[in-house]
Amino acid sequence: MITEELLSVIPIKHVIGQLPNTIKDISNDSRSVQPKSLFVCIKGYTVDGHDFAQDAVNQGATVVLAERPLQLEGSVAQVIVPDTNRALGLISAKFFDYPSKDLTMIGVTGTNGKTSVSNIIHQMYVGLGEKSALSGTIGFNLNGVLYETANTTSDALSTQQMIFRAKMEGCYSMVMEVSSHGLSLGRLAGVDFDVAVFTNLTHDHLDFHGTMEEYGYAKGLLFSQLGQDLTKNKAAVLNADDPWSKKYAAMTPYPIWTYGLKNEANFRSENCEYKDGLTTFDMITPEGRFPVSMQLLGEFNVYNVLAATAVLYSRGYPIDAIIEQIEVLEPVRGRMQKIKTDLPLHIFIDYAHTPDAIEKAIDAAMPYKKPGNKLIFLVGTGGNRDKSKRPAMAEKASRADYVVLTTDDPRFEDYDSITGDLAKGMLHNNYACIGDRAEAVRHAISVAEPGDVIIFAGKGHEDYQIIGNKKYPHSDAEIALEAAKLKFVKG
Ligand SMILES: CC(=O)N[C@H]1[C@@H](OP(=O)(O)OP(=O)(O)OC[C@H]2O[C@@H](n3ccc(=O)[nH]c3=O)[C@H](O)[C@@H]2O)O[C@H](CO)[C@@H](O)[C@@H]1O[C@H](C)C(=O)N[C@@H](C)C(=O)N[C@H](CCC(=O)O)C(=O)O
Ligand SMILES: Nc1ncnc2c1ncn2[C@@H]1O[C@H](COP(=O)(O)OP(=O)(O)OP(=O)(O)O)[C@@H](O)[C@H]1O
Repeated sequence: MITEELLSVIPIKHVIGQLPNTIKDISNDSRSVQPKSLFVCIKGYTVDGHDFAQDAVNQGATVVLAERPLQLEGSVAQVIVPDTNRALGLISAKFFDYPSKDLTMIGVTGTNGKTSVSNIIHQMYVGLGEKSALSGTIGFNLNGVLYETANTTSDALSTQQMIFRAKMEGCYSMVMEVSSHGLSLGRLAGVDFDVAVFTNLTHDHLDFHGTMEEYGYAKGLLFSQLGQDLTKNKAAVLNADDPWSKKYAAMTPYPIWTYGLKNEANFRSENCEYKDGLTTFDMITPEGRFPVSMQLLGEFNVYNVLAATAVLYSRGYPIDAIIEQIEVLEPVRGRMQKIKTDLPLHIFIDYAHTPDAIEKAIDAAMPYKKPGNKLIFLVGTGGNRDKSKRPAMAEKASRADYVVLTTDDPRFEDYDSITGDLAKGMLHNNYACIGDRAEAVRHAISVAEPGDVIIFAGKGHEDYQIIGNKKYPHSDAEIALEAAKLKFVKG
């Protein structure tokens, strides 16, 4: 791309050296710089990209975008800007020629349910015969191939790259999980969303946002990002049972579609029943009442499916075609996923790591618990992240007959500090604190008896644990099944 054209979209303080005529690539990571590319120095939390500018030049970068002049050796021009993070968003969108304009872009935000709702919308699009891409916590899914992502919402450059790849692969739509971090840190700059979806807002991430008020407003940025061009066919899909929805409705001029179980809404459900591994309910829609049966478990998934239905309906798909898709939805990986096993236990793998999600996960498992059996709940939380939610998580977990308090990604924090904070919220004494997660999983199995229900929460689809700054292989399901076979299968 012509360098001047690329740089025309950002405010520049001054340029040092001679700019090359063209730029072949953009990078914000010195480890993946291509020759003749532009390197953007981003100040991170742990490291500062400015410190890697020389590495980038050694790798072949011909332009460095920085917030201050740097001492660099080699043939390189420096472009000094007030805010490199902001500049990265703007030039990334320009470099890939604003690819989101050519796709139907769906953004899903909320404390819990982003992965689930995005995945359900994606499955529905594919089932309806549309090529669709999906990005979020589980990765970037492009035509069935899953690429790893570092974050729920990737940095601005990766975001634009993913949308561009989806466009080049001929995708019709792209469904994106939108985190509050992503919105606050400008990772979504230049993404032209067509539908913005809100699941719910409950306690999480207060280490980053400070207060629930700030956290809520960060989520609201997605709705203002829909823009003001009323010639466009856009919409917001809001949870009628969450008080924040009223505020988000006021942040956009586009049509609002609501869903919920309690309050008046465009999409509602009645007569929900959970049995024999199926969830059944009547869906009340603008076109009448429809009986629905699905494999996804729990009331929270009724909310998630109602949200996804509202999205597809707002895009003009007929309600009966959408309901056909609900009937064939596959469970979302690691979200109240029941492990198929002949062992005499009901084992669920779940990703709950907030107080609200724990409550919802326990609700979803309750129909499996028969009189005389126990519900065992194992829950861990991450080290060096929001500590204030820990007692509230354990308080919710106390509904289980036996609770195992452990860690998910302890990072640099001591096991005892994490499990000790959790224990402060326990409402009964039937619990154990075991920081080593593998040992904690084995302990949960050791106290189980035939017929018991066990939920392993907090790791979901993840097949690793982050201890210190290293990733170690870890699978709750594998460890649990191995321990349960030893215990329950004789000989
Ligand atoms: C605290 C935080 O948000 N950190 C994010 C941050 O990392 P960081 O500040 O440590 O800095 P860095 O990105 O590693 O380094 C700064 C710059 O130097 C560059 N660099 C670095 C090393 C090197 O050798 N060469 C080099 O050029 C990097 O490419 C980067 O441009 O920038 C990285 C790249 O964008 C993110 O992956 C990383 O997210 C970490 C993994 C993270 O855990 N973030 C959490 C808090 C987060 O964002 N979570 C949300 C919400 C999830 C949810 O809803 O539950 C999410 O969207 O994931
Ligand atoms: N609509 C919902 N309301 C409340 N809890 C939910 C909802 N959907 C899912 N959950 C619970 O929250 C957990 C996480 O779900 P999911 O991964 O879909 O949320 P998320 O918002 O993507 O979270 P994260 O960003 O941390 O990945 C699930 O395993 C389940 O226990």
